[in-house]
Amino acid sequence: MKAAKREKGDVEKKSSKDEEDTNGLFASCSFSDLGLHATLCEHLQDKMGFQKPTKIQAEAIPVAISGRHALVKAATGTGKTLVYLAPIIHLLQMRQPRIDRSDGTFALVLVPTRELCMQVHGIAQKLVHRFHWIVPGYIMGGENRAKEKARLRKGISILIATPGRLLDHLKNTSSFNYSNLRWIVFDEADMILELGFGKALEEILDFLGSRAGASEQAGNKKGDVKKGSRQNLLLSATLNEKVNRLANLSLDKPVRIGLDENAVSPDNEELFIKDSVDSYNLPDQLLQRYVKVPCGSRLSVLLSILRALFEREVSQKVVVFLSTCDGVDFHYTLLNEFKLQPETNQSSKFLNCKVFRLHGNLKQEDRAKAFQGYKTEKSALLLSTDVAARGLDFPRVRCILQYDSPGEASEYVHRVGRTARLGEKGEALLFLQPIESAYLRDLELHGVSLKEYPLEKVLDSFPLSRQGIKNSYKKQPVSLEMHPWILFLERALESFVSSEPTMRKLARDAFCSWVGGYTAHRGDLKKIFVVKKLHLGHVAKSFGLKEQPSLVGRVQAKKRKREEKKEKSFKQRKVTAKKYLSSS
Ligand SMILES: Nc1ncnc2c1ncn2[C@@H]1O[C@H](COP(=O)(O)OP(=O)(O)OP(=O)(O)O)[C@@H](O)[C@H]1O
Repeated sequence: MKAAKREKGDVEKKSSKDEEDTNGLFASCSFSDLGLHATLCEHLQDKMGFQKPTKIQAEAIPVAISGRHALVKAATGTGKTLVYLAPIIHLLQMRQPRIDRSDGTFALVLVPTRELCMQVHGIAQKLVHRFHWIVPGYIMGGENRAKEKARLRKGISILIATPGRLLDHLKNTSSFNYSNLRWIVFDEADMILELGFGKALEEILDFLGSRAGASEQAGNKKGDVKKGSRQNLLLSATLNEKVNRLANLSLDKPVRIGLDENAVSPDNEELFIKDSVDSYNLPDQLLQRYVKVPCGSRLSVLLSILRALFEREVSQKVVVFLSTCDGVDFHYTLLNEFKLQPETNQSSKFLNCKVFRLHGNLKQEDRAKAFQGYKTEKSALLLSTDVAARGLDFPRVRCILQYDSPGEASEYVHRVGRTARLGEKGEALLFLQPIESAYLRDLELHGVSLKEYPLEKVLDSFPLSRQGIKNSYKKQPVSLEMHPWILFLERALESFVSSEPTMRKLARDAFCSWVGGYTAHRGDLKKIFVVKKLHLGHVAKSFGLKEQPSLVGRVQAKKRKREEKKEKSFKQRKVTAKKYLSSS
C-alpha cells in the first residue's frame, strides 16, 4: 500500500470533505487528469490530503502548464495558490538535466504582504518535498538583507517576494541570478497595486526584461535574461479594471479565467477587464450580517458580541478587523487586561480566550510570532489591520468581525474571505453606525447583501442578575444605549481606562488615529463616511474615554516630534560629514 501515513490530523477531515463536495467546489477529474506529474499528484493526495482539484484548479492548471499567460479570478479560499505553484513545480521537476541552485531563480511570486510571503513559501516547501533539487525561498521587508543576499547567492529556484525588497535586491545584490527566469506570478495583483507598488512593479519588470514589447530591456543590468519562454500569471479574488495597466505591461495574449463574459472586452486587446462596477463571488455558505451600533456604544457591543461568541463555542477562532495600528494595540491590551469589577463577583478576564494582534508597526519577529501562533491555535482571537485581509489561510476561522468598516467593496470581500474557506462554515459581521447605512447599498451594487444581526437577543442573553442589575427593563423595550448590560459595561470600561495611565494613553492614541483613518476614505465612500457627521465625544466613548482628547494638541505634538527628529538626523549627518572630511 502507498504511504498512507497522514502528516496532519486535519488531512483526514479534508479528504472526507472533498469526497462529499456539498458545495460543488471540486472538479470531477483528478490531479493527474490535469497533466501533473504522478509523484506530485501522489504527494498532493497522500501527504497534503488534496483528493481532487477544485474547479478553478481544474480550469487553470492545464493553461498554466501549456505555457500561456493568464489572468485568474476566483473566490477567496478556492485554492488559487496551487493554480500557479503546482504547474511551476511540475515543469521544473521535468527539466533535464536537473536544475541546480547555481541556475538561480526560475520562478518569481510577488505578493503584497510579509505574512502571505511566508505562507506561500510554506506551501511551496511542502510541494517540493519529493523534489529536493527545487529550492523555494523568500525575501521580504523587515528581514535581514545580508542573510537574504547570502541565500540569493546560493540560489533560490522559486522565489517568493514582496515588491519593495525584491527591487532592493535587483538593484543591490549582484549575485542574484535571474537569467533563467521563466515565470512571474502576481498573487493578489490588485492589492499590490493598491499598496502603491505600481511604479516599483514597472521597475521590476524592466529589470527582469519582462515588460511586454520591450526589445532589449532598458535598465536590466544583467542583460543576459533568456527571453521568449516567459510566462506571467496574475491572480486575485477581486481582479478589476485597476489591474489593466499591469496586465498590459506584463501579459501577452492572456487566457482569462473566472472573469465573466461581460467583464472582458474581446475586441480591445489592451482592455483586459472593463467592469465599472465589479460583482464579486462569495462563498455560498458564508453567513453575512451587519449590526448598526451608535458610536458611543461600539466598544461595549463589540465586547458583548465577542463574549457571546466564545461562550457559544469555547473552541473557535475569530478575527476582528480594525482600521489602525493604534486601534489594534488599544483593543489588544484592553482585551488582555480588562476584568469586570469585583462587585460582580467575577475577577477573571472578560474574554476567556487567547488574543493575538497583527499590524504593520510591530517588529518583524512579533509579526511572525503572531502569524504562526494564531495559525496553530485551536481557539483564539486575532485583532488585525488589513495586513491580514489578503490571502492568509488561517485554519478553522469561524467568524470575521469588521469593527471598523473596510474601504472598497473588494476589501470587504477579502476580509470576509478569511472564513468559509473551501466549503467550511463561516460567518461575517459588519459594524456600521446608523449614519453609515448607505455602505450597505454600496455593497449591494457589488452583489453583496447582508442580513441584520439580532443584537438585542444577544445582549438580553447576558445573565444580568450576576451583575447585580435589576432586569425589570425587559418589561418594556429600551434603546441600545439604555440597555442595562450596555450601561453597566460602559461604566466598567470607562473606569478601567481612566484608572490605568497606560490604557489612557493607548486609548487617546487610538482615538486620534481612528479619526485620521475615518477621513482617509476615498472616492464615493467619502460621502458615506463623513467625519463632520461624527460626534467626537461619542467616538472618545468608544475608546473608553470620558472626555474627547484634543486632536489639535496631538497634531501639533506629532509635528514637533517630526521636526525634532529631522533636526537630530540633520545634526548627525553634519557630524558624520565633518568626520569624513577631516579624515580624508
Ligand atoms: N484541491 C484541494 N483540495 C483540498 N484542499 C485544498 C485544495 N486546494 C487548496 N486547498 C486548501 O484550500 C485552502 C485555500 O487555498 P488558497 O489559500 O490557495 O486559496 P485562495 O483562493 O488563494 O484564497 P484567497 O483568495 O483568500 O487568497 C488552503 O488551506 C489549501 O491548503
